[in-house]
Amino acid sequence: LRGAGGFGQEPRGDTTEGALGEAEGRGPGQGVAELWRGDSCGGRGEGSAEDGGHCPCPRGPAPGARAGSPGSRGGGGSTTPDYGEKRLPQALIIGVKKGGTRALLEAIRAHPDVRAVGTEPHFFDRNYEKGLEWYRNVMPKTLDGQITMEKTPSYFVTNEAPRRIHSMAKDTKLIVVVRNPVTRAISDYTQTLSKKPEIPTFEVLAFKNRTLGLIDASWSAIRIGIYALHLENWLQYFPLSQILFVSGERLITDPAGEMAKVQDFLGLKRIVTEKHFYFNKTKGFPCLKKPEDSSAPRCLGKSKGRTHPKIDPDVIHRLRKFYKPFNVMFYQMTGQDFQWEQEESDK
Ligand SMILES: Nc1ncnc2c1ncn2[C@@H]1O[C@H](COP(=O)(O)OS(=O)(=O)O)[C@@H](OP(=O)(O)O)[C@H]1O
Repeated sequence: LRGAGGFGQEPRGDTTEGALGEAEGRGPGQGVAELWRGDSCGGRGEGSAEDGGHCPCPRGPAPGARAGSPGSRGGGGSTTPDYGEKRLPQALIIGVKKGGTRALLEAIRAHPDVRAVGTEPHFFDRNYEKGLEWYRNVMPKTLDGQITMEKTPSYFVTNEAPRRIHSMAKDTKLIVVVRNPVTRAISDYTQTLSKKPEIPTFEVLAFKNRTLGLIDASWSAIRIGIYALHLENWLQYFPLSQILFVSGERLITDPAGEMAKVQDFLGLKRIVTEKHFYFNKTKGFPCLKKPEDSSAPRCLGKSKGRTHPKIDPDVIHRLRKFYKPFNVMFYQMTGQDFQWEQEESDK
């Protein structure tokens, strides 16, 4: 597979969400809590446009939570309790960019036995030289039995990430949210376009030579979607059984179903179920219902679920053809058929 592309390292620019490295100067650990408790909590039910996440409202203890007892949230969701200890993560959402990683993280952190960093730490790609103690400090405090998590979607395409994560803890559980690579590429482009409206069209960027139909696989929007290529790198370090592949499509159509798999994989009781979700017609996506404490329902922010530009159907067709062999290889490697070939439209 290496020979199929020979692609280089993922460029640093064009990131996903506000990263922890970009919120420096706040002191270790503080940045996360601050960002998470930003002042966008006016009951709008959404985070700010670019925070990528939910409204960072602090939450009180959930009814029935056994405060202080092992395995309980004991103080609730996103706030940082002043007890417990900071631990390195036991599970990571490593990708893929624009796959639905924020939706997954927000859903899993509704589980009382999961605590997660709100912002992307980018430790295994950009901040590795800061060391494991820096990384540990970024984490929320947990009680015994609680799982610490973070999500940084660029890990999946970072050559060094598997080795680095393996050297932190070889039993780290890895979660990858995958989405039809054609739609993912358009979503990625849409995000860049929202920040740099002057960039060329998707159709222009997608080709090295459009007349010859030569796809530009060095463009990160396209390269990230060659999942089989990246997965090969991870399988050098981790057995397949340690990696869970979540369908980004089903995370939207059946969030509770996907969350059942995630909880099983993490060895958690199935606590996040249908009851936690409702479909918000205005947003056009599932949102988290009013949590059991006093905070409001939460949809993801405006940077999630953007309207994609209309792409020339011929370009879509060519991209589908380009990805097909890689998708098939990915299905074979994972033993899962994500059925991207069967989709009629791309959004
Ligand atoms: N519940 C819910 N609400 C809103 N959006 C949802 C949800 N579930 C999945 N998605 C899809 O998530 C896409 C963004 O993916 P990521 O969160 O991985 O993006 S990022 O890489 O962190 O920037 C985002 O992509 P776009 O629609 O292209 O904006 C969504 O389609």
